[in-house]
Amino acid sequence: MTDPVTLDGQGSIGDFDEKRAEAAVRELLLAVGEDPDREGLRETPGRVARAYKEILAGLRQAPEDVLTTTFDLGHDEMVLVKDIEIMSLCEHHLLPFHGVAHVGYIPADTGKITGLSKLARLVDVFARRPQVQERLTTQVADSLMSILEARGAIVVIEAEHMCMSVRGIRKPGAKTITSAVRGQLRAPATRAEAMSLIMAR
Ligand SMILES: Nc1nc2c(ncn2[C@@H]2O[C@H](COP(=O)(O)OP(=O)(O)OP(=O)(O)O)[C@@H](O)[C@H]2O)c(=O)[nH]1
Ligand SMILES: [Zn+2]
Repeated sequence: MTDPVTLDGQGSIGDFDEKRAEAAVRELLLAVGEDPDREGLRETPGRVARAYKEILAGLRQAPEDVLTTTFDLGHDEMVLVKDIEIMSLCEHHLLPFHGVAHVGYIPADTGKITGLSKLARLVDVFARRPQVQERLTTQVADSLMSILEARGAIVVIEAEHMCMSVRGIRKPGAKTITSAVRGQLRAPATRAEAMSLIMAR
């Protein structure tokens, strides 16, 4: 058993129970009137269980485990990685939402900087959980502030929710944009600079 990760406001969690997930998918197939033993569906519960294990892998990862590599570059101005593709699972319908995240921070006075790929890894840790877009956005910003001791952070996420496209209101193409801005990036001029870099195509 892996060490349970304590999730902010989401309790703590143990191992992924593949057998249980498989049984649940089989039950769902029965509930919709399908025959889980017919040729095409026989392997489906196992496949779906493995797919969820992968899509929800962030439940067993902690942000401090990915923001590990730090360099002392003495760079004390904004670092921004934009257009990081994200795929997450809306916790209301367990349907995907996908889009891009833009992540920026102003390093600590000490010039403590992380690897650029680690910013994308951080987004993934939180995206690969049952989520709402607002919480995903704030968790990334708050991690940059607490783990990197950043002086400022900005996270903007633009995403399309399948629960709004393929069912219910059925509005494909509608984008939801959320932002979280912390510390020195809240100052109007710095915030405006970050937003213009994010919006530039
Ligand atoms: N704020 C927020 N809402 C979300 C997110 N993902 C899905 N939702 C919304 O969650 C709401 C759930 O509303 P309910 O009325 O309980 O569920 P529902 O009957 O399936 O709602 P409809 O989608 O309107 O048919 C819906 O309005 C969804 O659009 C998210 O990331 N953030
Ligand atoms: Zn939803």
